[in-house]
Amino acid sequence: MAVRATGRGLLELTRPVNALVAGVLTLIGAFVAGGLLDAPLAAGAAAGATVFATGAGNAINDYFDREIDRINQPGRPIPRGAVSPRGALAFSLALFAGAVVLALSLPPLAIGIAIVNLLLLVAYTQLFKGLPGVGNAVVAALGGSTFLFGGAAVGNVAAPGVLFVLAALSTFTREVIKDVEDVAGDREEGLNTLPIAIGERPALWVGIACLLVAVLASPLPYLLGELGDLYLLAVLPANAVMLWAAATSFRDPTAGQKRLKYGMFLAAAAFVLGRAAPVVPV
Ligand SMILES: CC(C)=CCC/C(C)=C/CC/C(C)=C/CC/C(C)=C/COC[C@H](O)COP(=O)(O)O
Ligand SMILES: CC(C)=CCC/C(C)=C/CC/C(C)=C/CC/C(C)=C/COP(=O)(O)OP(=O)(O)O
Ligand SMILES: [Mg+2]
Repeated sequence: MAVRATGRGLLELTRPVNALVAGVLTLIGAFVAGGLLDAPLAAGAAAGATVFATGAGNAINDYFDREIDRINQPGRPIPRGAVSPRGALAFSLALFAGAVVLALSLPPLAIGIAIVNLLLLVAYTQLFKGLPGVGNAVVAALGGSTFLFGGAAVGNVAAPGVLFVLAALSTFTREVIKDVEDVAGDREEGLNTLPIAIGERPALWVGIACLLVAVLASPLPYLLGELGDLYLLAVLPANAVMLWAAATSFRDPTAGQKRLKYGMFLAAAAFVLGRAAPVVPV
């Protein structure tokens, strides 16, 4: 049966909320780097490239996952017949092209980050997703790199570099919890995720160890003089929510990964507050 792509189906392929959040994180990276107001066009182009790249990455993930999603996610646009596999692939390639065009207007370091990320996004489902911990690390690096990309677009990666590490560590934790949530389906599909390879509780402990490192390192942007007092104040409740979320995931991984996401949003808001209030030299 021929499938005619619907606009709604195509939009859903991009997971628009995640794509927009990734664009906002890029703007936060530029803001923390001190360049949002000095170079608004570059920051905007970087945010646009991130939205396109994330949308493209999500769409190509659905293309490669089209058979698995018939069982796991029958409501996604390809399995429910709203978009054909070829249509999804073509749409993803068009979005990738949009990301490349926008990224090419940026400084060389930002172009380099974009190229590495675009290659990771294309390779993720086929090469990395099935290797225990590796797929999680790739998504963590991609998510964290939004801050770095925003900084590189406006010519300063020092402060966003620390945010990259904090965000990547906490995203790794969340991805492991999401794998614990998905163990039953993933096992049926023969995937070898971290909880399948080493067991659910040990995998959660690996994830929590990463989160602990991130929480202990979270005062660094303040100690390095990059963010002000307000950051320290605001990151405390964010850390508390993230640790509580991780502890919850032993008995309820779905609640745990959702709460961890809220904690991460709070931490992102702390970065903004820490830069918006004047940094007082000690
Ligand atoms: C300790 C400390 C201060 C940590 C910083 C935490 C921080 C600011 C993290 C930012 C990362 C963040 C909020 C990412 C969310 C956006 C995004 C594109 C994530 C990647 O999503 C992949 C995931 O598999 C999609 O899942 P779902 O959200 O369930 O649709
Ligand atoms: C800064 C630039 C140029 C790019 C950054 C791009 C970003 C932020 C990517 C974030 C990570 C992301 C959304 C990757 C897309 C592929 C992916 C992991 C989709 C998740 O798909 P699901 O179907 O939920 O999960 P699995 O397929 O992994 O089971
Ligand atoms: Mg998928």
